Amino acid sequence: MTDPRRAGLLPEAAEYVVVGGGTAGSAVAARLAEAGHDVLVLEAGPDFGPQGEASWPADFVDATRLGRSHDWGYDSGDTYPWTVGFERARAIGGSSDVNGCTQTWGHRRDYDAWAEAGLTGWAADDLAPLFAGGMERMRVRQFTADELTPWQHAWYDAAPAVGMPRLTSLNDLDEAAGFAPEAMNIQDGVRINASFAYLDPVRGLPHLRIVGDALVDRVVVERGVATGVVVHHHGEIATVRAGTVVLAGGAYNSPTILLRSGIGPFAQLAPLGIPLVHHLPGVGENLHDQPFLLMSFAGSDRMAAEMDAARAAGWTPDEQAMGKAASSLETEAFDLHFLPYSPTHRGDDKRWSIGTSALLPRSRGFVRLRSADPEAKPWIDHRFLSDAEGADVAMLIEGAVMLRELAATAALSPLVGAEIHPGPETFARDALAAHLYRHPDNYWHPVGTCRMGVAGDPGAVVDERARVHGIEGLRVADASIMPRIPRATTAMPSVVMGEKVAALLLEEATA
Ligand SMILES: Cc1cc2nc3c(=O)[nH]c(=O)nc-3n(C[C@H](O)[C@H](O)[C@H](O)COP(=O)(O)OP(=O)(O)OC[C@H]3O[C@@H](n4cnc5c(N)ncnc54)[C@H](O)[C@@H]3O)c2cc1C
Repeated sequence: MTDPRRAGLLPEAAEYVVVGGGTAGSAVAARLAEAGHDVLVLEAGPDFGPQGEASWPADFVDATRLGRSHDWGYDSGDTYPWTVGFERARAIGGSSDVNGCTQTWGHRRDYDAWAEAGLTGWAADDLAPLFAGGMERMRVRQFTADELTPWQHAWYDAAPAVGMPRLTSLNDLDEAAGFAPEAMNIQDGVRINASFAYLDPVRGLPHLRIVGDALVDRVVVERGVATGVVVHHHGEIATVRAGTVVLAGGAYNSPTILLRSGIGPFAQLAPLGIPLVHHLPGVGENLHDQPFLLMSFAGSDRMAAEMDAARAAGWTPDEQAMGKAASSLETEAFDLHFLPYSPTHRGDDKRWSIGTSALLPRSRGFVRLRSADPEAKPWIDHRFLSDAEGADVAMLIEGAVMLRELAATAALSPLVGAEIHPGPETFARDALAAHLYRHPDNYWHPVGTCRMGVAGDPGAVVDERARVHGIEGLRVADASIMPRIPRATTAMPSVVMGEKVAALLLEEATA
């Protein structure tokens, strides 16, 4: 007889309900289950089962390129003259199913600054063991220079020309500028997502239940205590009771769940007919991501021949190496990334590219509800490059200037060819600035919409134990709680958000 609990049916209650089985959610759920707790994961997208199941979409498993299927379908709408995609995977494993598999940590100053703002336990030295544990669990491997494809190798070799030494790793928390092969969660060409890494080892435990296609509408709050969630599952709407609710819906969706629960700025909830449960003005605010510029080149016959030969000989992923550099605005460490990108499956003018990103953006946007319907897409406005000082655009321009300098070196120019995007018409600073304002782009690293902050901080949503201010029994554990983005890609920092919140919950459970 089929055990209804293993058949994916919705249970009535659980000690911990984790909303979202994504990057951070998988880590929280697994750590709690490993410690013997009763855990229910409610994931809006499908649960494809363990690694190796045929139901896993090919684009999620293939680590040579970014995945695209099972997306929430968010974008910038008509905010800009062109549409910026805000891709987020809707499936067990979350955005770790589709991402570029680059695992970076940032710099010591990123996390020490959180601790200096009163967030005890979040300094770099506190988090370093969790980063190390996350890397091991996600099966991250440091690539070596001799594994780089010719396109990646060319930039890595040339990097010292613009003051970036060649490094063996990007993840020394004290290191500043440098170019290095990436550390990546890829094994035998397979993207090791958070579901494979964290959930698979605990799937057999009777006290862990994972329910896919379970869209959480809102948290039920009774007399200031979260007691469960309302979930849409196969056409039914049900309430599941919870000892503790942990939201892990990611930076776009955790705030929308809070808002639909009546937790957020009163003025936004009233027009949507959502009864106020707790006025918390910071919910959905402080949205930020690192603005990005993709630069493309004409390439060369030699580079094409070398890449074709590399492809014929084996495996040629789109991304593999990365540079860190400092703009003139940065005094502590670095604030720019350089990301060579060579999609071998594309024949278009993006074939030979390198991106630069401004890692410490000052612009802040927001996520707001358009409707109380949980399937309605939220209003997402990053307000890219909107900071009053113009620092974000200045950082990005300096990144582009450094890359142009590098592309013009004797070693690189015969290989990469002429710049075709954004092209010679943007060689003047003002023209490039105008281009960037017209065509803002993101690095797929939204954070900050349920930001951590101490009691009394008016914009804070959760405290340093990830407890939602003013509500008992409710935590948030994902990229949304980062107060300011680390100068990193955000997958491993998101894993660490999950690991840290699990550690806090376990500490309290045994106290
Ligand atoms: C295309 C792309 C490329 C990227 N490349 C890289 C990279 O190379 N390196 C890197 O470090 N970072 C990269 N990132 C960013 C990184 O993947 C994210 O920062 C990280 O995965 C965020 O983790 P999270 O747990 O906050 O959210 P997610 O992993 O997105 O998890 C959120 C989960 O919650 C579920 N959910 C949401 N709402 C609900 C609801 N109402 N009910 C139930 N479930 C819900 C979602 O379906 C999802 O499974 C990339 C991201 C994208 C999209």
